[in-house]
Amino acid sequence: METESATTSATDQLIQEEASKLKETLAWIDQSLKRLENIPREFPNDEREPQTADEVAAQAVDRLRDERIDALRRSTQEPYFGRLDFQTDGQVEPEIWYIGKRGLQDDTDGTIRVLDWRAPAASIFYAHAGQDRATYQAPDGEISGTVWRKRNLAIRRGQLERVVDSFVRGEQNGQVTDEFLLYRLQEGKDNRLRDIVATIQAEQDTIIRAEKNRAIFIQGVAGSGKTTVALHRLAYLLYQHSEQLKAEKMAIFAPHPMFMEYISEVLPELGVGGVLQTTFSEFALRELDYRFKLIPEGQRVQRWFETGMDSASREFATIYAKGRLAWLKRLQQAVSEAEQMSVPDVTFTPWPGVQLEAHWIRKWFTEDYRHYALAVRVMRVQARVKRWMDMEYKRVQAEDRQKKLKKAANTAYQSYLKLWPALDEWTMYQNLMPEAWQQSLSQVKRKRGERIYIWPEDLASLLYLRLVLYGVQPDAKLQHVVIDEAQDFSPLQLAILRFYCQTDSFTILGDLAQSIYSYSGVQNWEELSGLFSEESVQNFQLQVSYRSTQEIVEFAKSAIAAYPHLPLPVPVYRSGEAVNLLHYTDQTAQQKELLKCIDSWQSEGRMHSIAVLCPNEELAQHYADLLQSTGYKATQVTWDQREFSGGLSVMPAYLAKGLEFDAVLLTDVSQHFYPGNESYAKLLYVASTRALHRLAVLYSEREPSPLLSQALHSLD
Ligand SMILES: Nc1ncnc2c1ncn2[C@@H]1O[C@H](COP(=O)(O)OP(=O)(O)OP(=O)(O)O)[C@@H](O)[C@H]1O
Repeated sequence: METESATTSATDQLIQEEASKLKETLAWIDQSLKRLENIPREFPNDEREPQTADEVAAQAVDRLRDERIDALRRSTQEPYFGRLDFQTDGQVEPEIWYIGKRGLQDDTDGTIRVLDWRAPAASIFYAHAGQDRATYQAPDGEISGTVWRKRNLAIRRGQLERVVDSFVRGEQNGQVTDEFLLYRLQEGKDNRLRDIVATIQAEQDTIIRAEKNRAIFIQGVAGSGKTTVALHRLAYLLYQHSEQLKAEKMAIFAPHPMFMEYISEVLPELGVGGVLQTTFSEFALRELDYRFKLIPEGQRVQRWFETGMDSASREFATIYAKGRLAWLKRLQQAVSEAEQMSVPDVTFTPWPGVQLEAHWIRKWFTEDYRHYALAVRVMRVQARVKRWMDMEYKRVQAEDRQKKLKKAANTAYQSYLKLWPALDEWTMYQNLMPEAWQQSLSQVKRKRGERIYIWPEDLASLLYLRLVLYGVQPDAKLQHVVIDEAQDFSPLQLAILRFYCQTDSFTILGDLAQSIYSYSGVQNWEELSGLFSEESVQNFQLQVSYRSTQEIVEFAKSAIAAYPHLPLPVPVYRSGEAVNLLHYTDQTAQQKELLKCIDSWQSEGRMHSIAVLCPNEELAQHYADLLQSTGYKATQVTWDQREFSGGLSVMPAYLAKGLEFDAVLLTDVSQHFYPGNESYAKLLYVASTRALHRLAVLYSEREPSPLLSQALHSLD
């Protein structure tokens, strides 16, 4: 065990004090668990729903107890990670608060044993920057007081591993908080993102605790914790607004399915289940009742990267245009035209002598049912016409005449319905498509009954049309939406999601320096923020990169240094090994260097996840084959992959966006694959910032990428 303190005896005392507190807490957890587990259930857990008020109440009591048991069980490994000694103004002495992932209360006497990290008072722990005085926002108003001590504790598997006092009132306090953070950052990681409750930084905490109904925009450099912060914000919102918010009504939009798996552990670790984690495509396909099927995008993405990321080319310019708000205007116009044409200008005559005039039917449509979505309106008006007809023939007295009339009337009604234009998103979409774009619609032939193939960029428009036709179904409404990698989101996609959320409650995060899909995403945040009311938008910036060592961040910075408008990362002071710049003269030499490097990382034993990032899929295949044939257990990751297994992976650099690895090796960093322009600079930046601890770059000696010039220069 390690500790930091002024003297050894003080250190020993510190450890003893905390070790015995931990022992006492674990014993209390154990006892509480035994007691709660032995209480018989009020409403036995059978398959039956509760029938009476008493049974409902009994079930609620059981559920509450189950939640307590769950919190206690989950706390046995690490009941808390922080301690704050705080004296509220007016109190005679400070209270000692232990802060943990889950709040624990002794239900026999009401004592709070562990304060939940999301509780208002815990905000002092995160926001504290060495000052004596602090305040927090309690439900009944602001509470002020004096901070006597802030202590960080590392407990693993029930064992105390480290104690660090980052602040003691009246003592000389250094930057120990940073040391504790570094200790955490240096730890090994597996193939999943983890929670950071023990070391949330003040600037991250402000975002996590921002107001509920705000549209929060976070521009954060690579590795600044954007994804992590957004997930913690969800957990915070659910805790703070448990009466109003439901996890099932919250959604995270991830850039691709593999990313969803990568982040899948964080919310359960924070005690949150049931949040919808999806991609825009998956969400839209579901909302469109799986009427459509996506054309696999892998080849097109590859074309984008191999043909110079040219957004002016016809193919990519069309995709870009289909995501803009100008296109939404065209969709809106088409809808209003469809609306004008919806009611046939024809008097309905079910049988001679009886008429329902067209202007009445139009009035029902434009006035009585105007609040309904278009297709629903049509159905309602048609049903009313039918009701009117039924009433009319009920008035006809003679029974035999009625029968004849009924038949004739039904035929007339069916013919009348045919005069109403069919409303269907796919037909409308095809009809409104400008001539020049017709080619951009799927040309895939399909068999009868097969789903319609479309490109992903057509999904937002189709979903818009569906919403206009049928409205948002009540069970699809959302209370809070998180959009990760938002720089790749189109304004149209966001505009569509806005329909699903009744409020401006969005958390939108991204990094403009990582916008490598500029044909679909945004150039600046204003393109997206304009979709919300001005008062609700709140902008945040995260500049410190926590993921990578200082050396790696400096290298990544050098790749984008020529483009001063791009936000640059500030490294957290964590020094590691120098970036390994390895030149090759030919493919054989490159392969040799690659194997040597992987070998040395694997033999270190600490590099659990290693990625070989290549310029394209073909090269990824080549290196995966090479590694496998040499006896390495390497996984090749492809565009449609849903699983992320860690270990040794090989993939095109663009697929690694959002992920992280202990060690990263970049292959083929040559003028050919990484020419000196902004798009490739961003790609190199994304690729290199995936590395936590080690980065190696294989570059062509004869034709190195111009993006390396600053890094190579510093070697001289
Ligand atoms: N306060 C913190 N304490 C400990 N680790 C942190 C903290 N903030 C971020 N990290 C770590 O930094 C890494 C990057 O976090 P995350 O993936 O959320 O960043 P990001 O900004 O979304 O990255 P990118 O844009 O590059 O994908 C993760 O390993 C995360 O655990």
